[in-house]
Amino acid sequence: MTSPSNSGLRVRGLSHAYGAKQALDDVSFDAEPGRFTALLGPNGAGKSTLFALLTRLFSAGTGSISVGGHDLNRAPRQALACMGIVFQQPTLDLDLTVRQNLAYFAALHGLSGRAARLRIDESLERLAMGERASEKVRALNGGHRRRTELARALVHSPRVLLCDEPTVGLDAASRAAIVSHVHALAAEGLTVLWATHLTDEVGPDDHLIILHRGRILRDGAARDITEDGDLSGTFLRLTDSGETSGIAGISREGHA
Ligand SMILES: Nc1ncnc2c1ncn2[C@@H]1O[C@H](COP(=O)(O)OP(=O)(O)OP(=O)(O)O)[C@@H](O)[C@H]1O
Repeated sequence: MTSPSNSGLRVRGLSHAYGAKQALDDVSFDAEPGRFTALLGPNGAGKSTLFALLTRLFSAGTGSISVGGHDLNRAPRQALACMGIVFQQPTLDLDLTVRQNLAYFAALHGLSGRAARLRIDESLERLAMGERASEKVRALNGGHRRRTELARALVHSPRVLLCDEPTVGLDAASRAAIVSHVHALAAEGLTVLWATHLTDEVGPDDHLIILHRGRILRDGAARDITEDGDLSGTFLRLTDSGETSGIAGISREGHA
């Protein structure tokens, strides 16, 4: 059984080094159901390393990760089944239709027949992609391709959606549409962890984690972290100054 308090994503004491390079240093945070959690960090902050650990591409040397109440090390199959993932690099098959891309993924998750069709339709509708189900991915613009990947990530009804900078390379309108869709998914109860280096993708009501040089500088409500109503300025000040500690004194949600 999973209690509501641990049904999202829980990370404790996570570290990772590439040789002598410490990419993540004792990272702990929670991402909760029904909330859009933005993981904001400049290039090299450690976002992709964190995602590689969350998705088990790398195994964690130290620390623990729990997804939907399942420990990623002890119960990897259950933990991974709770996750939907959109990686930074697109992974769609361009010569298949939107629906075929989702159907293939549904089959990998053991869904077939009517159940698969229903889940595919529902996932596409949630991303306003239902009308494009029969189009080849190659014919879609960048924004619609990313929406297809998001729909695909939802096809097995995950509890936790991980997105690693999914708006990179998109124009402003496509970015805004995707950010808005994913906020709506969070509002429906999904746990969302959204990595980005763009402050305009973070809303004042979002949960915000600022990562820099492998360490968490801030963790709390975006509106509480933002100084003078200017998140972009706050982010620049924090990361330009090279602050790597000093969480005390500002909003930080407690960890068990
Ligand atoms: N394979 C590797 N070998 C050595 N160092 C690495 C390797 N991969 C990443 N790093 C270093 O680890 C740190 C974290 O990198 P990571 O890619 O996780 O950051 P990021 O926040 O995802 O950055 P970006 O936004 O540029 O993708 C950086 O200093 C990077 O140079």
